Amino acid sequence: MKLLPFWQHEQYLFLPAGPRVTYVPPTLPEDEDSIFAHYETGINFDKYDDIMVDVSGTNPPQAIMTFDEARLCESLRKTVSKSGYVKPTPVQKHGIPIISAGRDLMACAQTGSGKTAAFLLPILQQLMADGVAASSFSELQEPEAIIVAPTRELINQIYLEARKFAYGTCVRPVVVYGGVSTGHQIREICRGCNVLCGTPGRLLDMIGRGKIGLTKLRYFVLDEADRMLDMGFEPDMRRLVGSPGMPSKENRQTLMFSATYPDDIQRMAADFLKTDYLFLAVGVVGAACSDVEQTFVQVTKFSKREQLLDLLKTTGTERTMVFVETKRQADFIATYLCQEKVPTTSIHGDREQREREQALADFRSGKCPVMVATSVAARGLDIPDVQHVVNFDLPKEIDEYVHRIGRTGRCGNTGRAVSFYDPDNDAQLARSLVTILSKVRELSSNYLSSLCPHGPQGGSFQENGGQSQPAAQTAADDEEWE
Ligand SMILES: Nc1ncnc2c1ncn2[C@@H]1O[C@H](COP(=O)(O)OP(=O)(O)OP(=O)(O)O)[C@@H](O)[C@H]1O
Repeated sequence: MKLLPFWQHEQYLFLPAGPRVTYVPPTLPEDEDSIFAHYETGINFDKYDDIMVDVSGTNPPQAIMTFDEARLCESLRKTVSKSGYVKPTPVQKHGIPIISAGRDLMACAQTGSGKTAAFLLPILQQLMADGVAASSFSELQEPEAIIVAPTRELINQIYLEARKFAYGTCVRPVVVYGGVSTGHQIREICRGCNVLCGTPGRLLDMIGRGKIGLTKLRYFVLDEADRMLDMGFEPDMRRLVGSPGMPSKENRQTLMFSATYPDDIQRMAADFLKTDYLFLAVGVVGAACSDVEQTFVQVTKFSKREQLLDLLKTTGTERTMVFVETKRQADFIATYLCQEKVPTTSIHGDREQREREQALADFRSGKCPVMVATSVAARGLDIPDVQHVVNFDLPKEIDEYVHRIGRTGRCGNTGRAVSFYDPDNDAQLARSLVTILSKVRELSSNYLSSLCPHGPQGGSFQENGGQSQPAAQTAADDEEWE
């Protein structure tokens, strides 16, 4: 029997049917002003210090209080400072020394509180200290670090952060994700690759094509780890860690970050981590960002559109993300708002990658101050000055709600989230919403408290919080993700 090379086996064939993707994203600006552009920390930045931190596991290293204590090398110290970082956030104070000590980590901290730098800085520091340098001499590149995230826009953002911190050094980050010309990405990889940022499908594709080798891998990072390990992505993650050459968990460092971790996912995540991993919880696991004021408005299915328009009239040109349930709904609402002279763009999984990136650029620049989005934009995106999040449709899952409203109120800034609550459709979420509100003491003044008079424990609402997605939901969402 003739044995097929592993990449020709069915599970490694990831090329989607359909027309060849030729999109090549615009060349990135090279000037320092663009690379280090950042928004200011907000009035509540110092309040991060009051959040309770719990590290469980044996023998955790001491937290650092300043970036000086992180003993970053000169080039990294400079890029951190040019990025406007003066003081580490709690997840950085605890996460950086844990990673630098070589420990595996599962970290949970609220949205917008600096998880990205918490893993990028110690990884880059170690690679720089070891004198790692990108080499373009090999067709096969063997990165020292791989970072995975669930959406194209998020992984690109992480890549830009890595590129920013590694600026002026020999460490070269590269990004690969779907919807972009594979040839273009292969050429980028071949120019040298130390830190590979990728969405799972494209990453596996590159490994399958023999462009990426895993034998030098030291760091394996799962951002939005609970999403990366839920039913939608778990098979890809298992395939990734089972790929030829992938160091066993004992021989690599595995790092997981998210703002939410359902219990069952926490248990399963342990499969990927060494037994002595540390669990870092900044605040209450799965809690919403305390800098976001949460309001609920009772609506009926047919009154939502007008209520959205009324709301947007009061917020004017302030940057607002409007979340809806389906891609069709996203197109429909965006068109409606444009007709009503509200400059609006939209992002969802049916749009071409070129359109998705343009939508994000128009929203970032303020050309379109309103962006209608599906769950594809719920996690991780860090867009300056988003003052509002509107849940036009509430999500089915409470963790999704926490991530969505976390697109505002970032880095110590305050933000507002308004959710349309349709009792005919959203009752199954009421109890978990009440729990979330009670954790940030927003319950007493809130309309939802009247729906759940006995608080998070009592009442007759169906609980749906703290669970991973049911299979049907995951399957439906998958088109939305990479
Ligand atoms: N120590 C710091 N000082 C100033 N700004 C910081 C600091 N750490 C992070 N930031 C900035 O705060 C913003 C939010 O950080 P980041 O995107 O890493 O949050 P996150 O915790 O990963 O959020 P999410 O859960 O939504 O993914 C970014 O613009 C980042 O550059």
